[in-house]
Amino acid sequence: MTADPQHLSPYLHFHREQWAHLRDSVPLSLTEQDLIDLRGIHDELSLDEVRDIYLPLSRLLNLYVKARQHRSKVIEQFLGTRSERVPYVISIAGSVAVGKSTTARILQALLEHWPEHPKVELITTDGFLYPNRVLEERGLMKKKGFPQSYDMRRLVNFVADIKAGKQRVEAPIYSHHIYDIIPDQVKVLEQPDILIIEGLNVLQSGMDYPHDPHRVFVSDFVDFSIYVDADKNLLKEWYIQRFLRFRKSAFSDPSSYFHHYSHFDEDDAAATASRIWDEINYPNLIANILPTRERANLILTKGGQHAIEQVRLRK
Ligand SMILES: Nc1ncnc2c1ncn2[C@@H]1O[C@H](COP(=O)(O)OP(=O)(O)OP(=O)(O)O)[C@@H](O)[C@H]1O
Ligand SMILES: CC(C)(CO)[C@@H](O)C(=O)NCCC(=O)O
Repeated sequence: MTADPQHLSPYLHFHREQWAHLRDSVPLSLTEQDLIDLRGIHDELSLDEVRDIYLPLSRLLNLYVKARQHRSKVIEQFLGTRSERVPYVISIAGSVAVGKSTTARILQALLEHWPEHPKVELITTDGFLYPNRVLEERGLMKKKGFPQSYDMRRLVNFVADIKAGKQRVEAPIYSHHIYDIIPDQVKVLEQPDILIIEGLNVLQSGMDYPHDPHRVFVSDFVDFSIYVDADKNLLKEWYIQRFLRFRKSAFSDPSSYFHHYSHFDEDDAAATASRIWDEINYPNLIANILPTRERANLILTKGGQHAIEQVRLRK
């Protein structure tokens, strides 16, 4: 841990090696099969990364969850009541293509191993985008991911219901394949021990929504927030790489919204991805996502190959 020279930073700063050191006391040993299962999440996920970064992080989160569970028991004891089991909510924010959903899936797999919270659910805020029909009506098809493209009130109600301990809560589902909300399909959540909610907008507040001001934010219902950060050049590279990979896999299916891209040669596809990045995702990052970074409890900064180089933890 580096001492903060000005004592002004609200964060403790750790270099990769310092953070990795904290794994020494992780009492959780993963079996060979667990590691193979994690590999299933992402074939390029390095196991060094799991050991050095995500294991210490899962230990930290386990301590936070246990502290929260303890606090709830204290309140119950004081009131002499038994309250509903309330999920611990972890949010993950960051740019398009920074690896939010991959980070969320790794954490889900690791957190499920702890006996105190075996049921870990995962939700993406993509499901709270307005359907294309509404976006088209409002001229927002090229603004997907911007604040106006989300039904923020519905998202806030969703997390509020989760934190109210409701026994059954439904979330809409977005499909990258049809590039739209899937009609008549929902994800049902039944009181998980932990809910991880990932999306570029989870740290946004009312001032990010001047077109639809609201006073209750997702962050009001989040127990611990994470921002995944990386240099803008890396982000663009990862976005283009992912697009090229999709071109060979998902886009080749005729039912894919982007099927026409599968006929592009590699250079044309890369140029298209580069343009989408420059016109939509990068301006959104600068205007609406990056300014929320310092609201997070934890900031993970990635370098090349998605390796986390720095961890900042709010004091
Ligand atoms: N830890 C990692 N190691 C290697 N590659 C990774 C890692 N995390 C993410 N990636 C790759 O980076 C790209 C972006 O990852 P991912 O789809 O998880 O991002 P995202 O932030 O959830 O994106 P979006 O906002 O578009 O949903 C993908 O191609 C993914 O395979
Ligand atoms: C669905 C979002 C907004 C966030 O995951 C993003 O993946 C997206 O579709 N952005 C719009 C431009 C693009 O197709 O990348």
